[in-house]
Amino acid sequence: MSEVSMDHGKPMSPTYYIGLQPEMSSIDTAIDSEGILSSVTDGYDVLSVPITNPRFRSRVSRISQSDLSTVIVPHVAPPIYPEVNFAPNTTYAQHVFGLCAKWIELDSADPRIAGVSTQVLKHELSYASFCGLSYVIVPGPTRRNNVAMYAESLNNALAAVPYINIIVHLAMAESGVEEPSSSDAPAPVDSMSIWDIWNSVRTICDYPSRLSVGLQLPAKLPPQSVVSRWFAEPITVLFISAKIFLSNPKGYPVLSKAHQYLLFKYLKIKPYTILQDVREATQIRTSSKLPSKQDERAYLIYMRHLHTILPSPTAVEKFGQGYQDYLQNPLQPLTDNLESGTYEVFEKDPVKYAQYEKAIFKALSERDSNPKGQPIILAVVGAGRGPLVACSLRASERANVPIFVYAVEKNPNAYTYLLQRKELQWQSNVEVVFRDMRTWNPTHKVDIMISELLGSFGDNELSPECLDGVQCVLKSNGIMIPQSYSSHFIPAMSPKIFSSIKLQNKEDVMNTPYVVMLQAVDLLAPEIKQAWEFRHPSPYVGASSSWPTAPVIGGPKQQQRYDDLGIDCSSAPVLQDSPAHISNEHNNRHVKARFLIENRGVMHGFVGYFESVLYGDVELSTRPDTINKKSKDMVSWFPIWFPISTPLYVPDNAEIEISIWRKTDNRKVWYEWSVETFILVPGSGSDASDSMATTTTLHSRAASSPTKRVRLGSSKLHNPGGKYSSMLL
Ligand SMILES: C[S@@+](CC[C@H](N)C(=O)[O-])C[C@H]1O[C@@H](n2cnc3c(N)ncnc32)[C@H](O)[C@@H]1O
Repeated sequence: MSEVSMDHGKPMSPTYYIGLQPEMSSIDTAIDSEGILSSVTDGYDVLSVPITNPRFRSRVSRISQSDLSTVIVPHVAPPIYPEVNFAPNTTYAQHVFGLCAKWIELDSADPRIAGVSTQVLKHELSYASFCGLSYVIVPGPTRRNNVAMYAESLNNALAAVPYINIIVHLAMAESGVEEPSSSDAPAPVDSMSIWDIWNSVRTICDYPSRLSVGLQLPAKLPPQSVVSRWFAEPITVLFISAKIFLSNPKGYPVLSKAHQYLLFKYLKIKPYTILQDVREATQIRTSSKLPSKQDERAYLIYMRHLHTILPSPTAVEKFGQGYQDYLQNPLQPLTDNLESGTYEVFEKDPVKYAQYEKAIFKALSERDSNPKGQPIILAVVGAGRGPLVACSLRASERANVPIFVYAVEKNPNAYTYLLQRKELQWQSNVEVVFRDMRTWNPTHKVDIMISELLGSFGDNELSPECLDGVQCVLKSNGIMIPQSYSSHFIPAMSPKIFSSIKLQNKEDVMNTPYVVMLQAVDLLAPEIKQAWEFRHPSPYVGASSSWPTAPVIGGPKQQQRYDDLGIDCSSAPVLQDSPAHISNEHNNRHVKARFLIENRGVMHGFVGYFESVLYGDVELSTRPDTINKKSKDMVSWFPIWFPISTPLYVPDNAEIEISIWRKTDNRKVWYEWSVETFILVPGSGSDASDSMATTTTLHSRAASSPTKRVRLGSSKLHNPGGKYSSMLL
């Protein structure tokens, strides 16, 4: 079952905005609207302008020294209007990002300096808001130990000025030495430390939707793990100093390949970049104190050029345009009847059907023909609008093997459409059956049974139960396509998905998995792990000769629905509930998997994928690490997100243990999950908090010495008893 259901409009072509942050020296006199507009017409889309000018700084410091209270008490503070860099003008407000004064110290250990700084910030935000600006860029915290103070100050200012958004200007990572060269060398760079500070600010502040990051692109890029961490955060703008550009053989400024790659990735998700230090870099590059405007424009021209050579979006990106991080409830195609438009979306995925056709072709080619040249009997169970019937007929023609196809569908509208297709296209090669597959009793047993009942987590749309119910009509040597499917998972961080789920403000929002095309997400572990697998035909289902003793869950009730619709469904017996029919225990599953976490982060949930063996070596995968090998460009399924209600912070060298259960009570199927976190501490001896858990870590650094596994925290058990579940009846 394809999970992606969307109403597809034409994707809008992205627009990119390049801004300029002029050097301070060039704007120590007030910028008028003409000045701003001329920059914009010079080719820039945005200008980032300091809100106040240096005279304001002198005045604040003069007042601070003489009588701080005049600044601290807002209504006594001097009006700052005469010392701002621009006047209100609605024409250019949308082109200006306000820059907050660089000299304020919101995180100062001196409460008086911190207090004055907060006042200045409030004045600036308030004036920017008055002028109609949407964003103000605020310098990030400088003291690791005073982050709470900094965050409180931002919170205070955001509360005081209601409509403005703050962009916190941050470096991507500490700069410095990568690794210690000797024991007395400086401590190695902690590449996650700045993200860690930001994480605290974001967590402490009460206005997540009005707070984002302005990230400084460094000359030397940090490790990939740091870059992907930032991409899970709300970045509004990337600052690029012209000083990090290289010169090409003709002397024009260019970015290194690594920077280009990062920028391509960034521009796929965010449109804003702001160039800084353009004049200074141009002076150095041209060895001229007074470079021409044309020389300065070389950086802008290069950036525009990069936009024209952006790699084209992948099939999945094109398909999911506009649906990034958008939460959808998983479809329930057994309980609900899908709309034609939903089927149409699935049918747009050429890869899935090509793989099915390949698998059917292979199965037909390898199958001995039936005695007396009888056609091979195929059944497409859950036929929808018939694309797999069409695949089967094409495969039969290519393999030169005659077939007869049953198309079984329980959705009355899809059934009607299947009848039309039979009449117009398929004729006598196909018999269309309106029935729940679990109660179907065909005239002929089936050689090859084909289904597509898969959800984003493989079994989450009840494929195991549906196929168990129809397995009895398969010949004892029959083939089922798919032959198997498995579920896979990995812990992940996504402040964005966490707050979107929370914002729904409904009961049980954290007990439900969501289908979502992931974008602002960082996978926390280096490896995705398999949870479990289902194989078909199932060894747990009664032998095919003993039909109808196979477990048939919900058959009679489903049949009743058809009777209510006044539809005569073949002459199959309506099965009676009996203990032999209702046990579904063999489809319960449980797994506990341990994930090694090298770089600290915050776990907000885990991501689920699936893989499926259709037949032989023909497979499907949604796992990012195997999709290209198994079913490149397949778009039918977005991943599934299992949330946790309280984010769990995990330090470096930690472990996350996820327990997940697939449960059934014979009426419904559901998942329950919980998470535990541990820190690995080098040293021997057992650990009081988890005496069973002393282990030897996989971490390279501590590989030889035993480590204590100290429990850090755990989540609650999510969805106990299956409040959120899929009905079998
Ligand atoms: C998306 S689908 C796949 C449809 C089609 N095979 C395709 O690839 O587009 C699953 C289909 O199975 C049908 N289905 C689900 N459970 C069923 C059951 N127990 N008996 C009959 N049809 C079922 C649903 O109505 C839906 O049409």
